[in-house]
Amino acid sequence: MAVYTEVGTEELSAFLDHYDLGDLLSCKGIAEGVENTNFLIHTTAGHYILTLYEKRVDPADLPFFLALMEHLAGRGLTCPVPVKARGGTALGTLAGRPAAIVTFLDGMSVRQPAVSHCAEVGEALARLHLAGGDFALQRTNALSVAGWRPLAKRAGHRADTVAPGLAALIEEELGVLEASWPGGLPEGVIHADLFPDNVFFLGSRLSGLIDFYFACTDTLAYDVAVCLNAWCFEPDGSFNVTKGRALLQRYEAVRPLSEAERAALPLLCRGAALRFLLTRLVDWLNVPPGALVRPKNPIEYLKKLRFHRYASSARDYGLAA
Ligand SMILES: Nc1ncnc2c1ncn2[C@@H]1O[C@H](COP(=O)(O)OP(=O)(O)OP(=O)(O)O)[C@@H](O)[C@H]1O
Ligand SMILES: N[C@@H](CCO)C(=O)O
Repeated sequence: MAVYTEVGTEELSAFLDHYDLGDLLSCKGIAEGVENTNFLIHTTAGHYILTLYEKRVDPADLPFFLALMEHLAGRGLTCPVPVKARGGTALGTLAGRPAAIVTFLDGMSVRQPAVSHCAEVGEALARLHLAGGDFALQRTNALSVAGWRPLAKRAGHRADTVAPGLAALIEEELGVLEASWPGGLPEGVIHADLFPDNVFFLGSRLSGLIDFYFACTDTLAYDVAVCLNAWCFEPDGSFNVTKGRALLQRYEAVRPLSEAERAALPLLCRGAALRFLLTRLVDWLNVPPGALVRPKNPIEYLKKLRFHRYASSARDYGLAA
């Protein structure tokens, strides 16, 4: 469930009066997603997604996210486009929350990505990186290496209740990654959360990318590392090098990686795995009483992290020498 804030029909109709979207025909809460409240709204003008931004999103970041979607769509990327109210702004307030309406994208996410899906996502990620090249706004990645120790502190020794020895392993990883986190690699706009649930397909072709609410300015190859983690492991925890190769080859067909980016890939993957292990761990250990949202399993990322600890070069991810 991800309807944290209920909205009455009258309140919604009054909100829609600020837009050129015709009359409201229906509004349904969307169960998927854990961060924000999402509704599918149907008006006489078509279908749209209404998002009410919940407490984990800093309202100061919303202009970045909304302008980014508009920018990327303007560069030909299929992503939601914020709809502007008659006053010219896309960001409004509804039920006491910051709120925006974006265009509806056709398609469905895949639960078990095949090699062909990994290839499609590699290409789309590279296109996103190129399209973001001239985006004027900046946003620091709060969940990069400097943000991981504070998360580890929040988990503390309770990490060991999830897996014996986990607190020590995290401490060791933090030491390695803080000392050797790659700097000086090409930077730009990254999605930072391009997981299978944020990518839509129509048949076998990728039809759109959603959920830009972790997007930020950071190392482009780190985004590749996030995708290798999210798309190329099997349910048993093993890395599927055929999927990795497909993702990387199609990425490189659009944006070739430099030697330095290739060399950094194992460390970037290790950092990305730690990032999702830590955020999942903190959520897992802090489920509010009565919460309806089930936290995601941190152990999945512990297994992935173990793989990256033994990876020695980009070849382990499927890149040719
Ligand atoms: N533009 C869109 N077009 C069609 N469906 C959408 C769109 N945006 C969101 N959705 C639907 O709403 C669901 C939740 O969206 P989203 O992933 O942005 O939510 P969230 O709360 O930020 O979730 P999380 O960060 O956990 O992925 C999606 O899985 C999708 O079904
Ligand atoms: N993609 C994240 C959730 C936040 O969007 C995860 O799977 O841990």
